[in-house]
Amino acid sequence: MLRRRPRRPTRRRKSKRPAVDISITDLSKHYGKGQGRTRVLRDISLSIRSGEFVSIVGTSGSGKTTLLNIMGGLDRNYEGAVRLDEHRLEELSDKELSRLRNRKFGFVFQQFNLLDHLTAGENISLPSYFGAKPDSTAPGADERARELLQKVGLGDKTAERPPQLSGGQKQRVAIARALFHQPRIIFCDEPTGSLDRKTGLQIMKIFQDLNREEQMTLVVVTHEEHIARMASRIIRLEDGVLVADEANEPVQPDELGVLSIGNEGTL
Ligand SMILES: Nc1ncnc2c1ncn2[C@@H]1O[C@H](COP(=O)(O)OP(=O)(O)OP(=O)(O)O)[C@@H](O)[C@H]1O
Repeated sequence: MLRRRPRRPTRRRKSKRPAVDISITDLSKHYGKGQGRTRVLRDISLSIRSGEFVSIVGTSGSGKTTLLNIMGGLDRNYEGAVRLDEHRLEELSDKELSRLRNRKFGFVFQQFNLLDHLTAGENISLPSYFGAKPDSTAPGADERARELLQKVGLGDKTAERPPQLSGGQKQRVAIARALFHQPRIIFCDEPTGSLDRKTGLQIMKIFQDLNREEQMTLVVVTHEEHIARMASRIIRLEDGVLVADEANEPVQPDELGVLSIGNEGTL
């Protein structure tokens, strides 16, 4: 007779990065008051798990930026619930929300938002002077800024100022800045909107590599279909309504005709 071996107690493996789990329940958003009050997001519910690469796509005015800003804790004027881990964002004070945002989120915008009078390295290490994390003191910060520039293929541009950089290079600096505090999730609003097609794909390749190699969670708003198709999940908005939320086989830049991405970074 076969005897069953006694079961070994299963050991829970500790994951290196705690799971980010943004969940949104019945989210609506209005602008204006009285007669002029218009609803720009309607009853949106969704969750984003740790390590996902999500694009949010839709025509102009469909509510993409509004949704991203609410998820990223930049806009707290809405109805519904937004959670990150155990935190309900609407229950946090402004100070708690801004601390959470500084520690856990990175942001990349269409217009780069770099300070022209600072060098690339200084633009990246600047957040350390506001003490978002106790370990990011200024001396180590310069070294970290250099490492991050190396990572995005701009190791030789530490001392250059934004006016001396191309659009794609500026966006790489902005990505390095977003990575400075080791965020668990990066929100990007039209990160390729000011770039030509090839440069835009190079930037998306950096995001794909960050997602694949470091399991970084990424949420990218775009109105460009070919950019959206580089993510592994596509959320589609129409007039503030979530009309599709589907898994996607991510397109690689070389499939879109960009064979050499010219990224000498370590990603
Ligand atoms: N501050 C505001 N006050 C009033 N209405 C606003 C404001 N910001 C956005 N809207 C309106 O909300 C709707 C959604 O705007 P949102 O910027 O989220 O759309 P979007 O999909 O990101 O558009 P785009 O691709 O053009 O950036 C639009 O109709 C816009 O006019």
